[in-house]
Amino acid sequence: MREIVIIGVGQVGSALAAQLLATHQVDRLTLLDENDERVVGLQNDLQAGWPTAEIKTQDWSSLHTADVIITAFGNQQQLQENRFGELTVNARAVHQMAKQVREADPQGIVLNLANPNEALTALIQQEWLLAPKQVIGLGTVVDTARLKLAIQNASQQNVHSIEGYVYGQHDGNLVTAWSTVRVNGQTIDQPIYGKKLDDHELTVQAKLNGFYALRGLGSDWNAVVAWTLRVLQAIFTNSNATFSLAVNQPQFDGYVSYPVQLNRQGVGNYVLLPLYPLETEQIKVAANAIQQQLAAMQNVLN
Ligand SMILES: NC(=O)c1ccc[n+]([C@@H]2O[C@H](COP(=O)([O-])OP(=O)(O)OC[C@H]3O[C@@H](n4cnc5c(N)ncnc54)[C@H](O)[C@@H]3O)[C@@H](O)[C@H]2O)c1
Repeated sequence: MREIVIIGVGQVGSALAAQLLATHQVDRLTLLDENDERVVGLQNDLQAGWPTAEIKTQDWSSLHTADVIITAFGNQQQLQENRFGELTVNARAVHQMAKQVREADPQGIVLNLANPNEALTALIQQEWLLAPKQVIGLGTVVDTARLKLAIQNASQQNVHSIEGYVYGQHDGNLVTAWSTVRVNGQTIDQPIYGKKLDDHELTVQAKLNGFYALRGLGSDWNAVVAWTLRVLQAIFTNSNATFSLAVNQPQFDGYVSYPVQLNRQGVGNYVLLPLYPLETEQIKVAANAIQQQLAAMQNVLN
């Protein structure tokens, strides 16, 4: 039995719900949102598409038994106006739900998609009184995918032969750790079949991919949903696959995007790759910016 709760069924949450059903990745799905009509509307729409699916609505007690709780609440309008525009509204949402969540006593994993991703994931862990290992955010998973896509296009190599991670802060201080990047097992300071890649150009191309999605669609929800499905699969299959997620990383005194192995219990091993000293310093800068956002959110709640 794979039981999933989605809190916030706007563009991201509703697309995710449909994809979970379409790919048979959920056995019991609960939809929660402050907008009752939207939840009822989504349930009716999904149920017509998947008549045998078990879909519950507005049942907060489901948080106790859920294997994974996905947080996708927010306000897309405010995000479009400012990349950190949801800081106040999402901090209040986390606080507002805290009593109900604590009473439900979640036993599973919380996967946060909402923004600002790392800081909000930290706030969820604190406000909902959950273990750090239990609370993760999508972090720089999509940013890492964009980096690999740029390398794939520039090198004309298969994406599965490309390794590497973006660390740091989603939508903010991204740290592309070139020390971790390999194409067919070799570092990119070596030519790949005679072609030398330009790391600066690759960084720009990776960012442009996100820029075009936001400019054309106003959001990059398809990429988020696709990668959320892969993260969920790693959890449900206990695979220990590695993703650059928003996790509590004691080396950086709190939440930051960092590669970790994922399994049924949530965060498994941290993937401690030997980074260049400059990269470690850049991750510290990102962690500091995340801590400042967290402090700003805590101020809003005081
Ligand atoms: N991690 C990523 O890469 C990524 C990409 C796209 C969007 N996002 C984030 O995902 C979140 C959702 O985005 P979206 O486009 O679906 O937004 P949206 O505005 O379409 O939907 C947000 C939903 O959350 C609900 N909601 C708001 N406050 C709530 C509360 N207190 N309790 C219950 N429900 C509440 C709203 O009613 C709405 O249905 C945002 O924070 C957005 O920034 C993240």
